[in-house]
Amino acid sequence: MKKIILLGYMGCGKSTIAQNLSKTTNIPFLDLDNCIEKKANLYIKEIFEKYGEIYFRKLEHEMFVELLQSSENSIIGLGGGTPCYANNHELLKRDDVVSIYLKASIDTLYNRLVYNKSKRPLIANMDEEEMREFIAKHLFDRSFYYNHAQHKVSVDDKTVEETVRDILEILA
Ligand SMILES: Nc1ncnc2c1ncn2[C@@H]1O[C@H](COP(=O)(O)OP(=O)(O)O)[C@@H](O)[C@H]1O
Ligand SMILES: O=C(O)C1=C[C@@H](OP(=O)(O)O)[C@@H](O)[C@H](O)C1
Ligand SMILES: [Mg+2]
Repeated sequence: MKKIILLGYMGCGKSTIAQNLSKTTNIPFLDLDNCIEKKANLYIKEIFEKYGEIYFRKLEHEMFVELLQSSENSIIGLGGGTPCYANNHELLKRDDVVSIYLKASIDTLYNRLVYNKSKRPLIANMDEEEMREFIAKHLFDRSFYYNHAQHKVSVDDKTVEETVRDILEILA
């Protein structure tokens, strides 16, 4: 059974696109962050505040491995940092996985995140200028890991429906 894995930087649309792709395909959808929140009974922000990022990365790795172990077909939306820790990027190459990098430009990410940062502890307290600078550097550092995906879809200037269509072409 195949897992369809969506990855990419915060705000590229992993959670939104995974949910919409699920509606179109009738394949169940799981958001890695939601699964972690349910298991820990805490919001991501609270896990960062109470236990720190390193502990979050441990939970994230364990949950990613757990989701991959199930025999069900599923669409999995990762967190933005998932491929960049604990050698998770190596799991993107597995035969039972279709991994897709939703690639967005700095401008797209900035425009989507500037009003949607409060639940994202890495950027929640940044002012606008600081955030733009951070996204640019961080995206550059993380691209190495994102580029381990089997497929890449550019999401700039596309509607949700257009991105879903591009993914369906990959899956066809
Ligand atoms: N074309 C689009 N595709 C995906 N998300 C979009 C699009 N246009 C606007 N958005 C918004 O951008 C945000 C993307 O956030 P989210 O899906 O949580 O991304 P991620 O899970 O990658 O961090 C959402 O608020 C969504 O409504
Ligand atoms: O990029 C990251 O390191 C993170 C991205 C978040 O997920 P989204 O990419 O869905 O916002 C969430 O996992 C956590 O706040 C850390
Ligand atoms: Mg998400």
